[in-house]
Amino acid sequence: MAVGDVVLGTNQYGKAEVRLVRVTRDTPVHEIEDLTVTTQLRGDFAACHTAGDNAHVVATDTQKNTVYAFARQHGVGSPERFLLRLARHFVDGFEQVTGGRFVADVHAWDRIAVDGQAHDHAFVRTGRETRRTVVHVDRDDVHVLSGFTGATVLKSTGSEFWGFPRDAYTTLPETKDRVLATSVTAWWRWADPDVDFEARYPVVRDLLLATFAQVHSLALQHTIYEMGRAVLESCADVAEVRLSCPNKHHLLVDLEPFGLDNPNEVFHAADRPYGLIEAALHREGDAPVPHVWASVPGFV
Ligand SMILES: O=c1[nH]c(=O)c2[nH]c(=O)[nH]c2[nH]1
Repeated sequence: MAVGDVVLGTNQYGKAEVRLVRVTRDTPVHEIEDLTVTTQLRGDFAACHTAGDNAHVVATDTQKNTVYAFARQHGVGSPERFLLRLARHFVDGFEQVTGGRFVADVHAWDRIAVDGQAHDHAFVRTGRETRRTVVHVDRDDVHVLSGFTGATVLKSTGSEFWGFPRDAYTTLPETKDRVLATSVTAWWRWADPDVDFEARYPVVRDLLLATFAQVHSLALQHTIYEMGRAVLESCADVAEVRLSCPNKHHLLVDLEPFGLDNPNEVFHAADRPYGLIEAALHREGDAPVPHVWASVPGFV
């Protein structure tokens, strides 16, 4: 069998997971920003792959150094703005770079309370959610995704699951009152990259979580659809929402062997397996941008 010529397909490269901590110390009350940043460049890098010619290669070490230098020169601010600045630097500054994918996770810190007072320069990591952002650039085509992962939420009532088909393998009882718990991973795409990200991020996050609390759930699928719908209906600057939610099953423990009833009070919080419920929502008529979502790891 003849073997055809080998063709280099899509490729990107950069520095993954640059750990950046920036302390702002203009006053005795310090501020701390803690991020993990990934830069990946796309463009004319064929010669490096096919001939080992590095003339076009902006070294990943240089990319890492740029992250640190920009944190010193410009500060961090919102992760979205920080990544947009980095993206413009590489795309505008190097002819061979036509685009890239830039990712940041934000690790949140609170001030330690001492005698009821927030300390000036001592902090404790908070575990609420990890804010994330992806900036996707293809020449002048710029898309910004914001989101978070690891927001663990639970409702102790206000959740039902019934009416599903029963076959020879179905044992799950129908329920009109169950615990609903999940760890929300949410992403949304801004319609335009010119957003006041610091103001808008908490609005979208809080709306997603408030909707989880308020919807009387008939399924986790129903809940996540309503969460996404709430955002698209009230945030004109958001074009698309994607949610990925493991169903953290809380199984009612059978206490009958001990002569006890169990009126929805004692549960086994099961670890695995778990249902994994995911959905993408956009407005009718809006063109989705699958190439941007393809750069989001581990999602539908
Ligand atoms: O909200 C749910 N959706 C499902 O699809 C499902 N399947 C299941 O066993 N329990 C649940 N709960």
